[in-house]
Amino acid sequence: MDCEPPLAQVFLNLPATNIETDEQPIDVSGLKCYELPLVDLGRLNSGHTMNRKECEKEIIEAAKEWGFFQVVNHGICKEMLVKLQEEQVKLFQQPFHKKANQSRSNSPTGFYRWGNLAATSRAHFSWSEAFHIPVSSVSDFRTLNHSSSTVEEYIEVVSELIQIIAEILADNMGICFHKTFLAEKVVPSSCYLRMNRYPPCPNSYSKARGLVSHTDTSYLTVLQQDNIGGLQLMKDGAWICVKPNPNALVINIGDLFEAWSNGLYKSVRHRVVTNGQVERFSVAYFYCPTTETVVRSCSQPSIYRDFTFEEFKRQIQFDVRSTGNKIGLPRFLR
Ligand SMILES: C=C1C[C@]23C[C@@]1(O)CC[C@H]2[C@@]12CC[C@H](O)[C@@](C)(C(=O)O1)[C@H]2[C@@H]3C(=O)O
Ligand SMILES: O=C(O)CCC(=O)C(=O)O
Ligand SMILES: [Fe+2]
Repeated sequence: MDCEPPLAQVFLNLPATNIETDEQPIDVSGLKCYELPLVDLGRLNSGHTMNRKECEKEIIEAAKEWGFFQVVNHGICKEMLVKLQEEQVKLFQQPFHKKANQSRSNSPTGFYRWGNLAATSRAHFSWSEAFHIPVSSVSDFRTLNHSSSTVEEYIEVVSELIQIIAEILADNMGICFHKTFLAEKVVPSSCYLRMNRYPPCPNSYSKARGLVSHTDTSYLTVLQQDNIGGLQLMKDGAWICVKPNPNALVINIGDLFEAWSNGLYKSVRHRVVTNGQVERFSVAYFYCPTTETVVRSCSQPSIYRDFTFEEFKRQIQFDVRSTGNKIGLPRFLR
């Protein structure tokens, strides 16, 4: 029973041209590995105002400086994270034809993705497979895959965690009613969960990426990764490797917070590089608003024009389908 998507077959048939300059260097041997700023969330409920303020300050600074940080004492227990990973392994172990039946072209739900069927060159191709699940359809996903309630349990706890971080970041933007706005517009059912699997990739396919460079289509993303490593991000104009921390969850700013905060917080480009020997797993939770939500800058003059989340997603889909690549925020510059 073959579980693997035919990545090599499709990759090798794509032209090796059009490698964007921001994709260089893909060779990781010379890159330095960094630990992301580490924030201990245990201080938020310690009862000491000073500790809480310090913790909030660290979150805000990291969101401005890095666009990425990691959190410990986040309230999601180790057992839950282990259970989620086991569930994820099982889901990807299903036969390829069963997973492929859930791909966009064959099913309106479109949970399963692999490679990038719209790629026009190897630069657009991701050496990975994913279940991209709108939280509003998670019960359909469960039925289709005969899976357990673990995914839903995880969504419940991760959405509580990210709401707290979003409020801290929004509070710092000096606007009124952000708590009501977030509570009304960013509900779990408008969010997405993406399970990623990166199969080993032969070293000779040196131009392959695990996940091509992109920014996230969200306000915020919570990333759980295993200890293999491979995530890289842009820091001060250069790619750096992120050292995995098995006890931490990674949080990053997405496009919508960058636009809302008028560039105060940065939606940073990131990518995943391939590994020749071992598979890698990660789970991303995208904290997104309802489709009709207007994303409007909190200050003037604004870098980006107002847009609805629906408009933003439609533009991305159009660009991915017509060019093989996400463009994202630059499309909405004033
Ligand atoms: C081919 C692609 C799919 C993707 C956009 C991209 O060009 C590269 C990254 C993918 C990603 C990852 C984060 C989000 O899940 C996503 C919606 C996004 O904005 O970038 C997906 C895109 C997708 O699956 O359509
Ligand atoms: O697998 C990773 O480390 C990153 C995944 C990611 O960037 C995404 O799903 O948007
Ligand atoms: Fe991402």
